[in-house]
Amino acid sequence: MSALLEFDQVSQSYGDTRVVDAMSFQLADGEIGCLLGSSGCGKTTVLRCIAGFEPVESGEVRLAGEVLSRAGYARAAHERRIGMVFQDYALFPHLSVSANVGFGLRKLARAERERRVAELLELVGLATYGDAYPHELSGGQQQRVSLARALAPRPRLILLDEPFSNLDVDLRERLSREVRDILKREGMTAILVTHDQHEAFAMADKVGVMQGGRLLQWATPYALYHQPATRFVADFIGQGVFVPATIMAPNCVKLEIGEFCGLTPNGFTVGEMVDVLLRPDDVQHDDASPLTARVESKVFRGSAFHYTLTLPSGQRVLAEVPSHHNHAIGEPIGIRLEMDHLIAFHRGA
Ligand SMILES: Nc1ncnc2c1ncn2[C@@H]1O[C@H](COP(=O)(O)OP(=O)(O)OP(=O)(O)O)[C@@H](O)[C@H]1O
Repeated sequence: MSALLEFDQVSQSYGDTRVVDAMSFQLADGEIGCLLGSSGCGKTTVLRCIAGFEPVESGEVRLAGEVLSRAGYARAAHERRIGMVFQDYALFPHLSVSANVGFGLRKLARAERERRVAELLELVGLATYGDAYPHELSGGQQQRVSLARALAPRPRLILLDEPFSNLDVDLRERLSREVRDILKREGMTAILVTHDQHEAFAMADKVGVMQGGRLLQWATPYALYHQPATRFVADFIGQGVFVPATIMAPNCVKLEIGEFCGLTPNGFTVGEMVDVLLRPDDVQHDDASPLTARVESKVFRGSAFHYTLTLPSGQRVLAEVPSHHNHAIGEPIGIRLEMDHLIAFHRGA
């Protein structure tokens, strides 16, 4: 797949503060990307550079091979054919849903415009709402209108800036899956910005974890979870604890709870102390296992219990256990490790 969007070594500062620092990533045609990071890490600034609302200090933004921005040059935002969806929906309150969706289609002949508006309302599940006004719709419906409006002129790329953060948690997850389906059905390339990992994982083919204006890793959600490149990414994505271990062979480690092989040889020296990442799904409950840990606390999540367990040494680990295994606080339970990917980091790295 060839890259549609290339964000190539881009830096941007506000005054003396660099907020985007030599960042690079690419998005293929039809792919959905997500920039994930905590508040102030520079996500929105990246979107603004792509949209053309912000100049770039160095590097290049290219779309389909065409330079949109570089130092001293920026193609006007309205000429980029990039659609935007905002956190606050930004619908025109005095226009009906149909008029909002058709807003970017004023140059089309009326019949063609009406056909495209109807097609989009159908696509976002609001076929019967054309005559309604934004204030008559729920937040989730307004956001779908906003998506339909952005898609209407067939942009080359859609940017979504925290599109679900005004919605409650349940709706957020449902709508992020719906929006993904809609974008995929339209074959649309898109970038989402969020600080919510569930949203990122539900929506995106590729996720980039940002910290302080830098992109730490750009990968599939699965790879970010199972093969985090840095300790920060390991910590930021999902849950888990770092457990001390010793390198026994180039690909084997010894933990308090046994020896495990399958480590990617990664410049470790035999005998070196490392930290191994244990995710809750790496620690399986097994009554038949001779290895036990004590239940320190538990959280009921419906389909599973999220246990915090204490090993004999006092080391804590987390375990995700099907919820019919309801154990009491203080009770010892059998555990065994089941790790597909062994992730270790140098001490202090
Ligand atoms: N116009 C501006 N002038 C000066 N500083 C700015 C401006 N816009 C953003 N900043 C600063 O740049 C940094 C990055 O901001 P940005 O909005 O890109 O972050 P973000 O990751 O999107 O954060 P959030 O999730 O809170 O929106 C922040 O420290 C912010 O305070």
